Amino acid sequence: MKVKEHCGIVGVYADNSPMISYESLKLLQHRGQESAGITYRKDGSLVTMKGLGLVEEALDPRLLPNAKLSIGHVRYSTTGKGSLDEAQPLSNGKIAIAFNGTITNYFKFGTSTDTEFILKVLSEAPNIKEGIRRLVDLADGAYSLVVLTNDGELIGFRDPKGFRPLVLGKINNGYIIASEDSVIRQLGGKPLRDVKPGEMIYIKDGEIESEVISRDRVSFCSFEYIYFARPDSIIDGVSVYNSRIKLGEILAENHGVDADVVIPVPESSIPIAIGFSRKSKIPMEYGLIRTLVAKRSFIMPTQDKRNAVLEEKFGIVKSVVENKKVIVIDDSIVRGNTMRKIVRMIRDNGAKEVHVRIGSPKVKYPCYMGIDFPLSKELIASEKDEKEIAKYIGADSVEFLTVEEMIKAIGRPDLCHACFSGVYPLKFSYNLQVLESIFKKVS
Ligand SMILES: O=P(O)(O)OC[C@H]1O[C@H](OP(=O)(O)OP(=O)(O)O)[C@H](O)[C@@H]1O
Ligand SMILES: NC(=O)CC[C@H](N)C(=O)O
Ligand code: SF4
Ligand SMILES: [Mg+2]
Repeated sequence: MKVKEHCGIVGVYADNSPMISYESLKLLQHRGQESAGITYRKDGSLVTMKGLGLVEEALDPRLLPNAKLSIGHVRYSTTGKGSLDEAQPLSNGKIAIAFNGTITNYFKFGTSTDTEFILKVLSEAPNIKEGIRRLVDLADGAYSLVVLTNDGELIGFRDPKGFRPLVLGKINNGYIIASEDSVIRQLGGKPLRDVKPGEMIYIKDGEIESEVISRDRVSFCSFEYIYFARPDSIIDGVSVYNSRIKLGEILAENHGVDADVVIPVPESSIPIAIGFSRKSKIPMEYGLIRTLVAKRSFIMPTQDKRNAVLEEKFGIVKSVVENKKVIVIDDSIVRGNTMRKIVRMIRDNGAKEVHVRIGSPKVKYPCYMGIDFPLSKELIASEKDEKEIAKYIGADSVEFLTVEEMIKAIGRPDLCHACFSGVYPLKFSYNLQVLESIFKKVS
């Protein structure tokens, strides 16, 4: 969609911590591709390395020393410009933070990004634990955080509504806190549990403490299950892969259509298409090939870059679509760029009919809790109905899940669905037009 994703964060207390952070960031690359950074603690000082681009472009692992404590971040900006000075971790020499989410009300506090706002609140407090408490009082929105201090404290915190994931695990006889459990398992560590909404994990000198600072009604981001998170992740006990299979099954059950073949739009819709194919008994074929150079187009900051990514992203297997009635499955439609291009490719290669089925509801509203959706006027479903969308993307038909079907498929009731329903589960109330003008980016 070319929504941008969330960010990915990691914090490690273990031997060889900076290298573990580095490897974790590579495995979290799907969550942010704008910049990457690591802060480590050496001889009582915090040292930060960061750069623009993918992890391997931004950071030189040969420069990372052996140290016990570090945090890391891959960014996709939701506030500010995405420049190097804003890249994370953001450090003032005493405290460094890596943050996933969006502080919805940060603009009321006069800082230029929400990350700066968090650093300011933490720095003004007498100690880091008190800083987190003050943050919870002041902040609205989504914030999964890792914090490192020059006193050797490592903190993991998940906002009281638990919008974003955060997992605690063991690694190298120490601890790791990361955005997704799949990363911990892949590095040979052992996920222990999800950090609870409102919970602070505090690690110092190898000792670990936990305190739930505040409780609230949980509103986990449904888009993590639909698109953002890795399919091999399990979030709050719910498998992302199984959710996607179920999204596809319900899509087939309630929005089926007669056809010869089901084709997923790689990457994230593949399990949805598997579910659809199983339930509908229409064979799935891998008709669209995602080329190796492909980046996640939704995360690209400008329309030109998004188009360039799409041009080189897909190839097509003509024999799969020629003279066939084709169902194309994607996880979401945001601006409609991807689907428009794909439907044209499938028709140009001789398909008889092209029906589009989407494993999420219509995205109609922006997000202020960690995802950089475009302005509502750029969201294709904000004003168009199914027929108009089908016309725009050149399909014979298009159908989406309803919000209720999506919640049933994911299988947990405590989900945020504001971008689909317009119901924002925030702590304070806002004029949505004002929010939209504050968060709008030039794209
Ligand atoms: O309607 P649009 O604005 O074009 O956006 C929708 C597309 O963007 C996402 O894919 P993306 O390319 O970001 O990543 P993916 O390869 O992981 O699916 C999503 O999976 C859709 O395919
Ligand atoms: N995607 C994110 O989690 C972004 C974090 C933070 N709001 C930033 O702009 O850097
Ligand atoms: S508005 Fe949408 S993308 Fe944003 S947190 Fe809610 S479900 Fe996730
Ligand atoms: Mg996609």
